[in-house]
Amino acid sequence: MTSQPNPEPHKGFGDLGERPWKAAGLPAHPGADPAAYGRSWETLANALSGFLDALAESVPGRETVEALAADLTTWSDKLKPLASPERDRVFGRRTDLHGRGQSMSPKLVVIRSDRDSVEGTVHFGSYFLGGNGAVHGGAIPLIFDEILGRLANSADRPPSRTAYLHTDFRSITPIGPDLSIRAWFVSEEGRKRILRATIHHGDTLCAEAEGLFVALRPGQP
Ligand SMILES: CCCCCCCCCCCCCCCC(=O)SCCNC(=O)CCNC(=O)[C@H](O)C(C)(C)COP(=O)(O)OP(=O)(O)OC[C@H]1O[C@@H](n2cnc3c(N)ncnc32)[C@H](O)[C@@H]1OP(=O)(O)O
Repeated sequence: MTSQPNPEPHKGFGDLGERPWKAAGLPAHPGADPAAYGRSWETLANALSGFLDALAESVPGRETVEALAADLTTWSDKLKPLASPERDRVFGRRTDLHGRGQSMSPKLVVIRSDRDSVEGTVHFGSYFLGGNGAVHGGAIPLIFDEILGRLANSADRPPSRTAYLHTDFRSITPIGPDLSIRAWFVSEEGRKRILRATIHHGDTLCAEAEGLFVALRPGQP
């Protein structure tokens, strides 16, 4: 598989002209601004996740499938002209909301956090099913990267990226119940930050991970 480098990974405003959202009365940089949409973006993200779970669980009739495909296409067509540079987007950038207002990974609900650790819950809906009631083995590193990455970059630390993420699957991670998730710093030396995390269902350890996060040098994307 070949991939082309993105020529403008963090495209700025210079070539945008008039920003379409201004007409809708939104602030200049709506992305991470809680004032832009208030709770309505969270409602949308929850609806999207709920939809994906419902779709994954359902066996609809052919007519329903065709109607749904048509509805989704209508919405894609409405949204495409509103495409905006990464830094202005809302999806995944609402750090004031549990789940960051996105549906790509399961919602992380933070219960307690400090400079070096975080605890919360995570719930995998049917969208994340691997098989036989167990979460897909790719979705578990996804939530580990989320919690470790957020902790690694917290408390005014300079931004870092995941260099490695090692996951051990200790027992199945069940679809459905709220699971406990915890992450903490192991060490922080120079640019290198090593962190670990666990997911438990009750007293059962489902999975654990270790990640190395390396602080970016100036100019690194
Ligand atoms: C305002 C609103 C914003 C909202 C926004 C919200 C965002 C809310 C966040 C969401 C949370 C998600 C967070 C996801 C975080 C990602 O998932 S990032 C995406 C996945 N990761 C990547 O794409 C990284 C790709 N790799 C790279 O870019 C580069 O390899 C790296 C990681 C920057 C390191 O490259 P480098 O700077 O050239 O590092 P280098 O000098 O070679 O190595 C530095 C040290 O690290 C060690 N090292 C490097 N790689 C490794 C490795 N794989 N194994 C072992 N050691 C290593 C080296 O040996 C070296 O050690 P020393 O010799 O110093 O002891």
